[in-house]
Amino acid sequence: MSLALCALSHTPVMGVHQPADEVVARVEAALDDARAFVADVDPDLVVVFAPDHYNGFLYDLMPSFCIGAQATAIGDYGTSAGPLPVDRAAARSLASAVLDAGVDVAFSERMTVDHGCAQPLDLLFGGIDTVPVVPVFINCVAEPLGPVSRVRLLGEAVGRAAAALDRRVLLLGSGGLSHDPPVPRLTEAPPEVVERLISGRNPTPEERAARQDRVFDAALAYAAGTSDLMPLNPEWDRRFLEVLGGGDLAQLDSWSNESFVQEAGHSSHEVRTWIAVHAALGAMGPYEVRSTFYEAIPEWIAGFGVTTAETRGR
Ligand SMILES: O=C(O)CCC(=O)/C=C/C=C(\O)C(=O)O
Ligand SMILES: [Fe+2]
Repeated sequence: MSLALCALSHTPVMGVHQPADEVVARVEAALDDARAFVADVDPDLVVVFAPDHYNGFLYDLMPSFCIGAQATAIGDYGTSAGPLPVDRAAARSLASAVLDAGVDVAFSERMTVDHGCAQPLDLLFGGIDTVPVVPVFINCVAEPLGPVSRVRLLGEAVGRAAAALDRRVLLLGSGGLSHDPPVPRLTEAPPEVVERLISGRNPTPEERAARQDRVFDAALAYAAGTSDLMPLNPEWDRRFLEVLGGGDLAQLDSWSNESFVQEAGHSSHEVRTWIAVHAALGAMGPYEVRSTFYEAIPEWIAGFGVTTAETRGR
């Protein structure tokens, strides 16, 4: 049995509008480090904690958390599409254990995932179908959100259950850090957008392209300094990474949801996936960060981080 962790930001803009070559080279080097770490871990199961951006989880029924026993990726923003090789027995076992631990996780036999789940699998494994996975959805976008303490408890419960599987498990987190890309919000959107947030599954290719172009245009304006989207907050990002590295995750329980938005933007809630993977790893004892990378990348509207960690003394 072993647990290891990799957490990384995702961005729809990667490969579309690139930052300066030296920035891309630094990101690639960090991803190379992470790939080497993952190759060394040689996981036979990846538990991937990911948000969704109104593709698989909409306001017709929005759970806080959901474990998928079967899942399909839609292939947005150039990420891989198709069925994920979900380990159904492991998914059921994790869901049962998490429920037994008192965390009311939803369970899906038809989960739809988007770039939030597919991009880190593409980046680390070269595709979404190379290693058995269990996808764990964490709502990071659709307010109202529960407190981050619940995410920590979810992570701890998954970590204990994953350790009991007697497998080499990689805990993979995808999202954030500080960023506030143009993701619609129910309380502020015009009626036609509200309707798609509630029941807009399976948009036409044209509708999908329009949504994606909106994000690409926003990234160009952001990089050009002509956007009114909120600035990235590297200071906040580094403070957050420091807390995760220190292992005392309960400190984060006092960070209110409002403070995330005010200091680091609405989509900084995606760091819930980082909290979950660190809590999962920490559930089995103290851990050590093996590598960490951070850079604020306006071209991608992203405080971009990559962290690897494993149980101390492994
Ligand atoms: O238009 C929509 O409904 C969603 C737009 C979208 O998918 C944006 C995604 C941005 C990220 O995933 C990110 O920067 O983390
Ligand atoms: Fe995202």
